[in-house]
Amino acid sequence: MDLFIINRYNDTNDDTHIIEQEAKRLEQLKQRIEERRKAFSVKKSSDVITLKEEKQTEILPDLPVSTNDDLPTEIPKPNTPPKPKEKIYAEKQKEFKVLGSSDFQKKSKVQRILPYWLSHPTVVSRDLNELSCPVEEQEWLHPVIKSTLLSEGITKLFPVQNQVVPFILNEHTLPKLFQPRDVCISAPTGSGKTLSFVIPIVQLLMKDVGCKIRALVVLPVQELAAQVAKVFKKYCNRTHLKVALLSGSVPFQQEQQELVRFTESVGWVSKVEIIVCTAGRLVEHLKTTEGFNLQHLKFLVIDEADRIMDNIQNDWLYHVDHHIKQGSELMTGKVQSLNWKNVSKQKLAPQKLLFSATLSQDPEKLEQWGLFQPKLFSAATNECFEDEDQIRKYATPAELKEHYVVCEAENKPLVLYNFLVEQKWDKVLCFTNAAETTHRLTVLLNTWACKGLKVAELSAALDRSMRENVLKKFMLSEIDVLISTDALARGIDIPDCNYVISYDPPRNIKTYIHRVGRTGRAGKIGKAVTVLLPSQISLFKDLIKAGGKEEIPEIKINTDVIDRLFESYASAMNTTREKINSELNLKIKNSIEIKRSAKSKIQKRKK
Ligand SMILES: Nc1ncnc2c1ncn2[C@@H]1O[C@H](COP(=O)(O)OP(=O)(O)OP(=O)(O)O)[C@@H](O)[C@H]1O
Repeated sequence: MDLFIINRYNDTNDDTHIIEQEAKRLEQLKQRIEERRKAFSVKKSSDVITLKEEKQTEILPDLPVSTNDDLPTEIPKPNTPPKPKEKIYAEKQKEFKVLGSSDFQKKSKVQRILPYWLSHPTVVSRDLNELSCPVEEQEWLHPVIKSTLLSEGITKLFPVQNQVVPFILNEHTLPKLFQPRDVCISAPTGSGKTLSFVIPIVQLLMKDVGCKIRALVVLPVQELAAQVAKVFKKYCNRTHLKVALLSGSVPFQQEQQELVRFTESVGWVSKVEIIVCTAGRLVEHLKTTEGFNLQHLKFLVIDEADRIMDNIQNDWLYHVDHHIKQGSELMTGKVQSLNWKNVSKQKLAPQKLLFSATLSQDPEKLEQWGLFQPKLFSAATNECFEDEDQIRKYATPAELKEHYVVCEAENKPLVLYNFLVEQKWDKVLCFTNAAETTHRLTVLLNTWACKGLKVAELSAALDRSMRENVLKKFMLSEIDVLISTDALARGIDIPDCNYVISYDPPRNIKTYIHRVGRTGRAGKIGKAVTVLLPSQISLFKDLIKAGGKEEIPEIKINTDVIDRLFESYASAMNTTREKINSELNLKIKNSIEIKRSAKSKIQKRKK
């Protein structure tokens, strides 16, 4: 601070006093500069000595001279060897870190440690042919359930059912106060996951009296919801339990009428015990249907949980949670005193049951479900979990044979034709990546194969009733080949679908697993083929590897086959083009007419 002079006004101030003071300061500064210069030159000479001793050869170019007044103004002599680069860096690094320095070491990789329940699942066998669990002999199965199973032709339980059903039943034998553990099931496609939640739910709810909603099953799409509701209805047939389907397949008011009724004495009462729904429709009912009450929910089932998790529609989980907690002391803020009576009155949260063939075993993703002491059943073996990458790997049915075939883009229809017509593959489900491709391919095959082959299409371009109709026909074998987008890739159970062809390769491993899983179901043999362009081979192999699968064999197509089919293909292609063009023209005509009539209506109204 003594470098600064503060001039204050006072009567006694005169110029001579100020000049004296300034001279004194200048003297002091000069003295300090001299001291520093001496200290600096001493340090320099000692550095030169050490340098000589170490016989350093590398020298730095001349250091720039500081012009700062505080530093010595003397320039180092040119013959004085400057400090070595490393030494300067080392000195500087003591003061601060130099970014980009080679001394920075890579951080050691953080080892992923899975929670115990994820790293130690109960392993479920994939073998559906050597079954050891006859329905008749299972004492834990209710006679009504047994007889329904037998009437459906199910004499032995599949491994996933054999393990999951008793576990769920057992969790509900605990005293009322104990919350049952939540369950996650990751088992291959077609391994019977649906019955592994339908059986315990129906059996446990059979004992309950009073009609209240006790089980809620959420699915990602309408078709799947309809399929699961059908299974529930079958198994509830000989019980007092009733099932409602809320998926938008019937008008909203009709769903409301099937769901609740109003009574003078008690008010709103539920008409059903089990609800099977899509997430979007569920939220609509939670918001608008009077008397829709989930306060007594015992089971919350999320089928195809990974798909639902990836696309949480309308924040449905939050709405369900909020609805269930309504009226509980957490929401009202009235916390009662802790005693046996109050504790035993406490409502338990519903048991969550999560199912999928590609259930993510990533703890961060599973976190959002808020699972209570979860238990995992998985078809992946225990050793797999020691490998950290195994977290993404999935199992496919043992009876499924997978292949791929490589051809140029223009030859893809020819390869398909060869499989369908020449090799006579029947009951084929063929996947494309776009509704437009689905339509073109259907028109082409119907033109080309004439009456030899019945080909139909299914995509979002069709309305719901048309989609239902096509699917029904395919199930009844009235259609030989169904060309579809990924709308049909998940969960749909088509008995006796013998072949799956991916005309366009799947975009990710999960889609691949679900597509190929439409065949080779319930222990039956199935064959899946993916058609690839030469440029897609390596990407496809990476995708397969990422899914934990070994390399799959290639089917070679003889070039003679392509040459032989080319002529008929060319003429079929011309007809297809004409048909599609005329369809397009018709569509344009229709839309113009609709617009015109709408305009004239508006003009009439204005007049
Ligand atoms: N124990 C059994 N014995 C014989 N068939 C069975 C048995 N359990 C289920 N099935 C049949 O197996 C087929 C596939 O079952 P399900 O649809 O439940 O499979 P999934 O595991 O849910 O498949 P995805 O993952 O594709 O949805 C169904 O047709 C079903 O009727």
